[in-house]
Amino acid sequence: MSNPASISKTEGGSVTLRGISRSYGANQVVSDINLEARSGEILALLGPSGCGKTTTLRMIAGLVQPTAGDIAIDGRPITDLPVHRRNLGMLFQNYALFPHMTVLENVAFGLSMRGVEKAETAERAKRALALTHLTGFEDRMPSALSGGQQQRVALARAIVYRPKVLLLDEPFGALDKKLREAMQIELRQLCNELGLTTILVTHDQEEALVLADQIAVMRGGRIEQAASAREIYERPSSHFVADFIGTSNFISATILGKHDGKTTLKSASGQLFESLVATELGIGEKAVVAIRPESVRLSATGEATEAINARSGRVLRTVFKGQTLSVWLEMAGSEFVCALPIEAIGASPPQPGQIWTANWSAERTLIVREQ
Ligand SMILES: Nc1ncnc2c1ncn2[C@@H]1O[C@H](COP(=O)(O)OP(=O)(O)OP(=O)(O)O)[C@@H](O)[C@H]1O
Repeated sequence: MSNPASISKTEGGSVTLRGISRSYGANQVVSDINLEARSGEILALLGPSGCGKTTTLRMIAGLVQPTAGDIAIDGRPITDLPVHRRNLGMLFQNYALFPHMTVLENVAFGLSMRGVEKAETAERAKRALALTHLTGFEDRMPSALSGGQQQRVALARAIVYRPKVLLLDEPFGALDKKLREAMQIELRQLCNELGLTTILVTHDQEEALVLADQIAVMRGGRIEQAASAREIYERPSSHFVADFIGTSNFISATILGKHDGKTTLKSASGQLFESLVATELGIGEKAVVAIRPESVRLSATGEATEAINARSGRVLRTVFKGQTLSVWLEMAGSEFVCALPIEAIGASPPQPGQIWTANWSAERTLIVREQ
Protein backbone atom coordinates (compact mmCIF):
# COMPACT_ATOMS: atom_id res chain seq x y z
CA MET A 1 0.00 0.00 0.00
CA SER A 2 1.51 3.31 -0.95
CA ASN A 3 0.92 6.07 1.50
CA PRO A 4 2.03 9.58 0.54
CA ALA A 5 1.87 10.73 4.15
CA SER A 6 4.27 8.06 5.45
CA ILE A 7 7.88 8.73 6.35
CA SER A 8 9.73 7.06 3.55
CA LYS A 9 13.40 6.54 2.93
CA THR A 10 14.91 9.80 1.76
CA GLU A 11 18.38 10.64 0.62
CA GLY A 12 20.16 11.90 3.76
CA GLY A 13 21.98 15.19 3.29
CA SER A 14 25.77 15.35 3.37
CA VAL A 15 26.99 17.83 5.97
CA THR A 16 30.26 19.65 5.38
CA LEU A 17 32.10 21.76 7.94
CA ARG A 18 34.87 23.96 6.54
CA GLY A 19 37.26 25.74 8.86
CA ILE A 20 34.67 26.04 11.64
CA SER A 21 35.78 27.90 14.78
CA ARG A 22 33.99 29.39 17.75
CA SER A 23 35.30 31.68 20.46
CA TYR A 24 33.76 33.03 23.62
CA GLY A 25 35.73 36.19 24.35
CA ALA A 26 39.37 35.20 24.27
CA ASN A 27 38.52 31.54 24.74
CA GLN A 28 38.56 29.58 21.47
CA VAL A 29 36.48 26.47 22.20
CA VAL A 30 36.33 25.07 18.64
CA SER A 31 39.30 25.54 16.30
CA ASP A 32 39.34 25.09 12.54
CA ILE A 33 37.21 21.98 12.20
CA ASN A 34 37.03 20.36 8.75
CA LEU A 35 34.72 17.39 8.58
CA GLU A 36 32.17 15.73 6.34
CA ALA A 37 29.24 13.52 7.31
CA ARG A 38 28.44 11.66 4.11
CA SER A 39 24.87 11.11 2.99
CA GLY A 40 23.20 8.41 5.12
CA GLU A 41 26.08 7.85 7.51
CA ILE A 42 26.21 8.13 11.29
CA LEU A 43 29.02 10.43 12.40
CA ALA A 44 29.95 10.48 16.10
CA LEU A 45 31.69 13.48 17.67
CA LEU A 46 33.53 11.80 20.52
CA GLY A 47 35.75 13.26 23.20
CA PRO A 48 36.13 14.16 26.85
CA SER A 49 34.02 16.76 28.63
CA GLY A 50 34.63 20.31 27.43
CA CYS A 51 36.36 19.41 24.13
CA GLY A 52 33.78 21.30 22.04
CA LYS A 53 31.42 18.53 20.84
CA THR A 54 28.17 20.23 21.83
CA THR A 55 29.32 23.61 20.53
CA THR A 56 30.09 21.99 17.15
CA LEU A 57 26.68 20.30 17.03
CA ARG A 58 24.92 23.52 18.03
CA MET A 59 26.69 25.35 15.20
CA ILE A 60 25.34 22.75 12.74
CA ALA A 61 21.89 23.17 14.30
CA GLY A 62 22.06 26.96 13.97
CA LEU A 63 21.80 27.53 17.73
CA VAL A 64 25.35 28.94 17.93
CA GLN A 65 26.94 31.06 15.21
CA PRO A 66 30.52 30.13 14.17
CA THR A 67 33.11 32.89 14.50
CA ALA A 68 34.80 31.54 11.36
CA GLY A 69 34.17 28.96 8.66
CA ASP A 70 31.08 27.68 6.93
CA ILE A 71 28.65 24.78 7.01
CA ALA A 72 26.88 23.25 4.01
CA ILE A 73 24.21 20.59 3.53
CA ASP A 74 24.45 18.87 0.14
CA GLY A 75 26.87 21.60 -0.87
CA ARG A 76 24.36 24.38 -0.08
CA PRO A 77 25.66 26.89 2.50
CA ILE A 78 23.44 27.00 5.59
CA THR A 79 25.64 29.05 7.93
CA ASP A 80 23.32 32.06 7.67
CA LEU A 81 20.03 30.15 7.70
CA PRO A 82 17.91 30.23 10.86
CA VAL A 83 17.35 26.97 12.77
CA HIS A 84 13.88 26.24 11.34
CA ARG A 85 15.05 26.52 7.71
CA ARG A 86 17.86 23.95 7.99
CA ASN A 87 15.59 20.88 7.75
CA LEU A 88 17.20 19.15 10.72
CA GLY A 89 15.74 16.80 13.30
CA MET A 90 17.14 17.33 16.80
CA LEU A 91 17.21 15.33 19.98
CA PHE A 92 19.22 16.88 22.77
CA GLN A 93 20.00 15.53 26.22
CA ASN A 94 17.49 17.64 28.11
CA TYR A 95 14.59 16.88 25.82
CA ALA A 96 11.24 17.70 27.35
CA LEU A 97 7.93 16.18 26.38
CA PHE A 98 4.81 18.26 26.96
CA PRO A 99 3.42 16.64 30.14
CA HIS A 100 -0.21 17.63 29.49
CA MET A 101 -0.30 16.13 25.98
CA THR A 102 -0.66 12.51 24.93
CA VAL A 103 2.13 10.71 23.10
CA LEU A 104 0.43 11.27 19.74
CA GLU A 105 -0.16 14.96 20.48
CA ASN A 106 3.48 15.39 21.50
CA VAL A 107 4.68 13.98 18.19
CA ALA A 108 2.05 15.78 16.11
CA PHE A 109 2.48 19.17 17.80
CA GLY A 110 5.23 20.57 15.56
CA LEU A 111 3.42 19.54 12.40
CA SER A 112 0.16 21.19 13.40
CA MET A 113 2.08 24.32 14.38
CA ARG A 114 3.46 24.36 10.85
CA GLY A 115 -0.03 24.19 9.44
CA VAL A 116 0.16 20.64 8.11
CA GLU A 117 -3.35 19.41 7.43
CA LYS A 118 -4.99 17.42 10.30
CA ALA A 119 -5.36 14.01 8.66
CA GLU A 120 -1.80 14.12 7.32
CA THR A 121 -0.47 15.23 10.71
CA ALA A 122 -2.10 12.26 12.44
CA GLU A 123 -0.90 9.86 9.76
CA ARG A 124 2.70 11.09 9.91
CA ALA A 125 2.77 11.10 13.70
CA LYS A 126 1.46 7.52 13.77
CA ARG A 127 4.07 6.43 11.26
CA ALA A 128 6.84 8.04 13.34
CA LEU A 129 5.51 6.20 16.40
CA ALA A 130 5.47 2.93 14.47
CA LEU A 131 9.10 3.46 13.45
CA THR A 132 10.07 4.01 17.07
CA HIS A 133 8.07 0.95 18.21
CA LEU A 134 5.40 2.95 20.02
CA THR A 135 2.26 1.81 18.22
CA GLY A 136 -0.41 1.30 20.88
CA PHE A 137 0.97 4.09 23.11
CA GLU A 138 -0.68 6.97 21.20
CA ASP A 139 -3.10 7.91 24.00
CA ARG A 140 -0.72 7.53 26.96
CA MET A 141 0.50 10.54 28.91
CA PRO A 142 4.31 10.95 29.17
CA SER A 143 4.16 10.38 32.94
CA ALA A 144 2.88 6.86 32.26
CA LEU A 145 5.92 5.94 30.14
CA SER A 146 9.29 4.46 31.09
CA GLY A 147 12.49 6.45 30.45
CA GLY A 148 13.21 4.49 27.28
CA GLN A 149 9.69 4.99 25.97
CA GLN A 150 9.90 8.74 26.62
CA GLN A 151 13.17 8.77 24.72
CA ARG A 152 11.48 7.06 21.78
CA VAL A 153 8.71 9.66 21.78
CA ALA A 154 11.36 12.37 21.62
CA LEU A 155 13.00 10.52 18.72
CA ALA A 156 9.63 10.19 16.95
CA ARG A 157 9.16 13.93 17.39
CA ALA A 158 12.56 14.58 15.81
CA ILE A 159 11.93 12.44 12.71
CA VAL A 160 8.30 13.38 12.09
CA TYR A 161 9.42 16.38 10.00
CA ARG A 162 11.24 14.03 7.59
CA PRO A 163 14.55 15.79 8.13
CA LYS A 164 17.54 15.07 5.92
CA VAL A 165 19.85 15.26 8.92
CA LEU A 166 19.34 14.16 12.52
CA LEU A 167 21.37 15.78 15.31
CA LEU A 168 21.66 13.96 18.63
CA ASP A 169 23.42 15.21 21.77
CA GLU A 170 24.08 12.44 24.31
CA PRO A 171 20.59 11.12 23.56
CA PHE A 172 20.83 8.06 25.80
CA GLY A 173 22.87 9.56 28.64
CA ALA A 174 20.09 9.23 31.19
CA LEU A 175 19.23 5.59 30.43
CA ASP A 176 20.63 2.54 32.18
CA LYS A 177 23.17 0.38 30.32
CA LYS A 178 20.79 -2.30 29.02
CA LEU A 179 18.23 0.18 27.77
CA ARG A 180 20.95 2.36 26.26
CA GLU A 181 22.28 -0.61 24.29
CA ALA A 182 18.79 -1.51 23.05
CA MET A 183 18.16 2.10 21.99
CA GLN A 184 21.51 2.25 20.19
CA ILE A 185 20.54 -0.76 18.07
CA GLU A 186 17.10 0.71 17.39
CA LEU A 187 18.57 4.05 16.41
CA ARG A 188 20.94 2.39 13.99
CA GLN A 189 18.10 0.47 12.36
CA LEU A 190 15.97 3.59 12.20
CA CYS A 191 18.69 5.66 10.55
CA ASN A 192 19.37 2.90 8.01
CA GLU A 193 15.67 2.51 7.32
CA LEU A 194 15.15 6.22 6.74
CA GLY A 195 18.52 6.84 5.08
CA LEU A 196 19.08 9.69 7.55
CA THR A 197 22.45 11.35 7.93
CA THR A 198 23.01 11.43 11.70
CA ILE A 199 25.48 13.43 13.74
CA LEU A 200 25.75 12.25 17.31
CA VAL A 201 27.61 13.78 20.26
CA THR A 202 28.86 11.32 22.85
CA HIS A 203 31.63 10.95 25.40
CA ASP A 204 31.03 7.19 25.48
CA GLN A 205 33.51 5.37 23.26
CA GLU A 206 31.44 2.19 23.22
CA GLU A 207 28.42 4.10 21.99
CA ALA A 208 30.52 5.60 19.19
CA LEU A 209 31.92 2.19 18.22
CA VAL A 210 28.46 0.56 18.16
CA LEU A 211 26.68 3.33 16.29
CA ALA A 212 29.00 5.27 14.09
CA ASP A 213 30.21 4.75 10.54
CA GLN A 214 32.68 7.58 11.12
CA ILE A 215 34.11 8.73 14.45
CA ALA A 216 35.67 12.15 14.90
CA VAL A 217 37.72 12.14 18.09
CA MET A 218 37.92 15.68 19.49
CA ARG A 219 40.40 17.16 21.90
CA GLY A 220 40.68 20.77 23.04
CA GLY A 221 38.39 22.07 20.28
CA ARG A 222 40.17 20.25 17.44
CA ILE A 223 39.66 17.00 15.56
CA GLU A 224 42.39 14.62 16.64
CA GLN A 225 41.40 11.87 14.16
CA ALA A 226 38.35 11.21 11.98
CA ALA A 227 37.94 7.75 10.47
CA SER A 228 35.85 4.58 10.59
CA ALA A 229 35.40 2.91 13.97
CA ARG A 230 37.63 0.07 12.87
CA GLU A 231 40.41 2.34 11.64
CA ILE A 232 40.31 4.44 14.80
CA TYR A 233 40.60 1.27 16.88
CA GLU A 234 43.19 -0.51 14.77
CA ARG A 235 45.16 2.53 13.56
CA PRO A 236 44.90 5.24 16.22
CA SER A 237 47.05 8.19 15.16
CA SER A 238 47.98 9.48 18.61
CA HIS A 239 48.52 8.41 22.19
CA PHE A 240 45.38 10.36 23.08
CA VAL A 241 43.18 8.47 20.58
CA ALA A 242 44.61 5.05 21.48
CA ASP A 243 44.00 5.80 25.15
CA PHE A 244 40.52 7.21 24.63
CA ILE A 245 39.26 4.30 22.48
CA GLY A 246 39.69 0.93 24.14
CA THR A 247 42.59 -0.05 26.38
CA SER A 248 46.27 -0.11 25.42
CA ASN A 249 49.63 -0.73 26.98
CA PHE A 250 52.01 2.12 26.13
CA ILE A 251 55.80 2.07 25.91
CA SER A 252 57.76 5.22 24.98
CA ALA A 253 60.32 4.62 22.26
CA THR A 254 62.31 6.22 19.45
CA ILE A 255 62.13 5.21 15.80
CA LEU A 256 65.37 3.48 14.91
CA GLY A 257 64.77 2.44 11.32
CA LYS A 258 62.22 1.93 8.55
CA HIS A 259 62.70 -0.68 5.91
CA ASP A 260 60.33 -2.56 3.55
CA GLY A 261 57.24 -1.56 5.54
CA LYS A 262 58.81 -2.60 8.84
CA THR A 263 59.57 -0.01 11.52
CA THR A 264 62.06 -0.75 14.29
CA LEU A 265 61.86 1.09 17.59
CA LYS A 266 63.92 1.20 20.75
CA SER A 267 62.74 2.03 24.27
CA ALA A 268 64.78 4.06 26.77
CA SER A 269 65.79 0.79 28.49
CA GLY A 270 67.14 -0.50 25.16
CA GLN A 271 64.35 -2.92 24.31
CA LEU A 272 63.58 -3.39 20.61
CA PHE A 273 60.17 -3.46 18.94
CA GLU A 274 59.18 -4.18 15.37
CA SER A 275 55.99 -3.00 13.71
CA LEU A 276 54.40 -3.69 10.35
CA VAL A 277 51.78 -0.98 10.92
CA ALA A 278 52.35 2.09 8.74
CA THR A 279 53.46 5.25 10.51
CA GLU A 280 54.13 8.76 9.29
CA LEU A 281 56.77 9.28 11.98
CA GLY A 282 60.35 9.28 10.74
CA ILE A 283 63.69 7.91 11.92
CA GLY A 284 64.88 9.55 15.15
CA GLU A 285 61.41 10.77 16.13
CA LYS A 286 59.88 9.98 19.49
CA ALA A 287 56.87 7.65 19.41
CA VAL A 288 54.77 5.47 21.66
CA VAL A 289 54.34 1.75 21.06
CA ALA A 290 50.74 0.76 21.82
CA ILE A 291 49.68 -2.83 22.36
CA ARG A 292 46.04 -3.79 22.82
CA PRO A 293 45.46 -6.35 25.61
CA GLU A 294 43.80 -8.77 23.17
CA SER A 295 46.86 -8.67 20.86
CA VAL A 296 49.01 -10.34 23.50
CA ARG A 297 49.87 -14.03 23.88
CA LEU A 298 51.25 -15.23 27.20
CA SER A 299 53.71 -18.01 27.95
CA ALA A 300 54.97 -19.30 31.29
CA THR A 301 58.70 -18.68 31.03
CA GLY A 302 59.49 -18.54 34.72
CA GLU A 303 62.30 -16.08 33.99
CA ALA A 304 62.54 -12.58 32.55
CA THR A 305 63.22 -12.10 28.85
CA GLU A 306 63.21 -8.98 26.73
CA ALA A 307 63.22 -10.34 23.17
CA ILE A 308 61.80 -8.25 20.30
CA ASN A 309 58.05 -7.63 20.86
CA ALA A 310 58.14 -9.55 24.12
CA ARG A 311 58.23 -8.53 27.78
CA SER A 312 58.22 -10.51 30.98
CA GLY A 313 56.71 -9.58 34.28
CA ARG A 314 55.35 -10.86 37.54
CA VAL A 315 51.61 -11.60 37.60
CA LEU A 316 49.91 -9.06 39.87
CA ARG A 317 46.32 -10.27 39.54
CA THR A 318 43.90 -12.01 37.21
CA VAL A 319 40.22 -11.25 36.62
CA PHE A 320 37.77 -13.57 34.87
CA LYS A 321 35.62 -11.56 32.42
CA GLY A 322 33.43 -14.20 30.79
CA GLN A 323 35.00 -14.45 27.32
CA THR A 324 38.50 -13.49 28.46
CA LEU A 325 40.85 -13.67 31.42
CA SER A 326 42.55 -10.34 32.15
CA VAL A 327 46.07 -10.71 33.47
CA TRP A 328 48.09 -7.80 34.88
CA LEU A 329 51.87 -8.13 34.77
CA GLU A 330 54.20 -5.85 36.69
CA MET A 331 56.99 -4.63 34.40
CA ALA A 332 59.62 -2.14 35.50
CA GLY A 333 57.25 -0.43 37.92
CA SER A 334 54.32 -0.19 35.50
CA GLU A 335 51.42 -2.49 34.75
CA PHE A 336 50.89 -4.34 31.49
CA VAL A 337 47.46 -5.84 30.87
CA CYS A 338 46.73 -8.86 28.69
CA ALA A 339 43.32 -10.29 27.73
CA LEU A 340 43.48 -14.00 27.03
CA PRO A 341 40.62 -15.83 25.30
CA ILE A 342 39.29 -18.39 27.77
CA GLU A 343 39.89 -21.27 25.34
CA ALA A 344 43.58 -20.31 25.09
CA ILE A 345 44.25 -20.61 28.82
CA GLY A 346 44.91 -24.34 29.19
CA ALA A 347 45.25 -26.33 32.38
CA SER A 348 47.65 -24.00 34.25
CA PRO A 349 46.44 -20.39 34.03
CA PRO A 350 48.70 -17.56 35.24
CA GLN A 351 48.81 -17.22 39.04
CA PRO A 352 49.82 -14.13 41.04
CA GLY A 353 53.54 -14.10 41.78
CA GLN A 354 54.59 -16.16 38.74
CA ILE A 355 56.77 -14.76 35.95
CA TRP A 356 55.07 -14.87 32.54
CA THR A 357 56.13 -13.47 29.17
CA ALA A 358 53.85 -11.42 26.98
CA ASN A 359 54.56 -11.39 23.25
CA TRP A 360 52.75 -9.97 20.25
CA SER A 361 53.17 -9.85 16.49
CA ALA A 362 54.63 -6.98 14.46
CA GLU A 363 51.19 -6.66 12.76
CA ARG A 364 49.69 -5.85 16.18
CA THR A 365 52.40 -3.42 17.26
CA LEU A 366 50.84 0.04 16.88
CA ILE A 367 52.95 3.18 16.67
CA VAL A 368 51.31 6.42 17.77
CA ARG A 369 52.38 10.05 18.16
CA GLU A 370 53.41 10.99 21.68
CA GLN A 371 50.94 13.88 21.91
N1 LIG B 1 27.90 30.08 26.04
C1 LIG B 1 29.15 29.83 26.42
N2 LIG B 1 29.92 30.83 26.95
C2 LIG B 1 31.19 30.60 27.31
N3 LIG B 1 31.82 29.41 27.22
C3 LIG B 1 31.12 28.38 26.72
C4 LIG B 1 29.75 28.54 26.30
N4 LIG B 1 29.33 27.33 25.83
C5 LIG B 1 30.36 26.46 25.97
N5 LIG B 1 31.43 27.10 26.50
C6 LIG B 1 32.74 26.48 26.80
O1 LIG B 1 33.20 25.84 25.62
C7 LIG B 1 33.89 24.64 25.93
C8 LIG B 1 33.32 23.51 25.12
O2 LIG B 1 32.00 23.24 25.57
P1 LIG B 1 31.10 22.11 24.93
O3 LIG B 1 29.79 22.11 25.64
O4 LIG B 1 31.07 22.28 23.46
O5 LIG B 1 31.93 20.81 25.29
P2 LIG B 1 31.52 19.28 25.22
O6 LIG B 1 32.64 18.58 24.57
O7 LIG B 1 30.18 19.14 24.58
O8 LIG B 1 31.46 18.90 26.75
P3 LIG B 1 30.42 17.96 27.58
O9 LIG B 1 30.71 16.55 27.15
O10 LIG B 1 30.81 18.23 28.99
O11 LIG B 1 29.05 18.41 27.22
C9 LIG B 1 33.78 24.45 27.43
O12 LIG B 1 34.98 24.86 28.03
C10 LIG B 1 32.63 25.36 27.82
O13 LIG B 1 32.80 25.84 29.12
